[in-house]
Amino acid sequence: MAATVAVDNLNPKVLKCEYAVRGEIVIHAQRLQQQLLTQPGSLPFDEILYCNIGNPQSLGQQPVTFFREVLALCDHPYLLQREEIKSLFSADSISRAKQILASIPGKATGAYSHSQGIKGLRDAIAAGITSRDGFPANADDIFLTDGASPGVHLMMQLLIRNENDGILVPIPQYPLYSASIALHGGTLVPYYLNESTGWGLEISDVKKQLEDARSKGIDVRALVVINPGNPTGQVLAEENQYDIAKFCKNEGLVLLADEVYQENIYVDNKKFHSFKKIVRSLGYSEEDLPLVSYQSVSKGYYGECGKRGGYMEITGFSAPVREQIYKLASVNLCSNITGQILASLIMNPPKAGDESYASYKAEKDGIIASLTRRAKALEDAFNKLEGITCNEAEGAMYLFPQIGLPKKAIEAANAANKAPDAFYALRLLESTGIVVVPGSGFGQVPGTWHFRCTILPQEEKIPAIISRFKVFHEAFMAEYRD
Ligand SMILES: Cc1ncc(COP(=O)(O)O)c(CN[C@@H]2CONC2=O)c1O
Repeated sequence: MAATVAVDNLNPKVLKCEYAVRGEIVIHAQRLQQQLLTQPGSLPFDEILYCNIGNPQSLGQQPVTFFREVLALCDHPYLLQREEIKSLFSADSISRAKQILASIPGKATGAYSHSQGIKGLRDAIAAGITSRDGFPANADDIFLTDGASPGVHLMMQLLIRNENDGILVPIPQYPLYSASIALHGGTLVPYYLNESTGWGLEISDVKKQLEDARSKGIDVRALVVINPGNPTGQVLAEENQYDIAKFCKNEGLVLLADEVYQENIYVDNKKFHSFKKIVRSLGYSEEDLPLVSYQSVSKGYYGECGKRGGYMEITGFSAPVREQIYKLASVNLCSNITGQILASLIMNPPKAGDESYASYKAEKDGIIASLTRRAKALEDAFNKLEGITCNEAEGAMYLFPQIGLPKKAIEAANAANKAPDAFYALRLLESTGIVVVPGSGFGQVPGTWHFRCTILPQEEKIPAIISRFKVFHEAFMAEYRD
């Protein structure tokens, strides 16, 4: 008998889960891309410009040479025996590769590792965290993961028992969180970021949401903070961070600190402070506050999304709970070794005096400077468009402008059975080939409409994107003017 798998007999948690970053707009874009291949000239544009996903290297960003030299040598150790290697790779890449291989049992990147990741790499990451924060980090607190995503799923799996367990999540949020909470059968407890204050968060608002959830019988387990923010691009003020840490301690919440954009800071008046540093600066010890800090090789100036590297640093959990976390990690055996090596490299890049330092720093500074220029150019362009207001992208990789849509446009969207910002994004795609993600995919204050656009297309393409956007937007607003 044929298997009777149908949508109506699948896990309802899967059906409830959504992930807009690769949702309907992107799927439609891929169809149009196929049409451009099979029917050139059939659309009013000649290429699709993917501004929907923080995937720098898919849009031309080059990987950092030092990181790739080390990865290549680790994956093919035979090269290290060849004399000519010295004319192809830097001395510090060669020595770093040797050092890493020596820390891998069997010197084999093709072997399973410890379920938390290779100890020598975790030592290097702990040293990098210690140097970044000025407070000690411990290799045993680090779990290397295939990007930050699996680490988020692991903590949701650990904390959520049923729909009465809630997780405080910022709105707008990166939809990994809403998707993971749905998949694990929990309840998302929203706290709204304040667009008028540059996406800051007011602890009083968070407390109100917490108390409201508790009054409904929800056991709120944790608070998620994304800093720098996705999709909102703000960098939290240090004072705000202290408030958040104190709030979580006072309310008995696990603090889940998503810090994957910690190297993406574009403004001089903000600095990245890890929540580990904030918590320790408050004098909180392990017993005071359970904290999970996430890092990834997908962002920063490295943008190595496809290598699937990252870690979660867990502190403030009891030994029996840590054993459960380890057990969960061990079910998947280990994360991929390339990602593990890369995670250790981004936390321990070349230092002044190393042979690769000058070229490494030039590559890093060049990428960050270009991202800064692109963010500013797009932000200024959006703010010049009728009905659009766009907060400054202080960090991360996105702009999240609000669009004041005319009533007629909203009526047309409703008639098409689409959220107004999804209607706008679809029309933008069909007119220009530009792919953005509707704000409804991230959550927003009811009655407001946004879209998220990355700052990632190569710099030479930004003027064309801006002019295409302008032409489309002016025509759209004219078509639906009240
Ligand atoms: C805030 C945040 N956390 C975690 C992740 C997961 O990254 P990795 O699993 O690759 O480490 C992303 C990815 N950013 C998505 C992917 O690209 N655009 C986005 O909004 C993210 O933006």
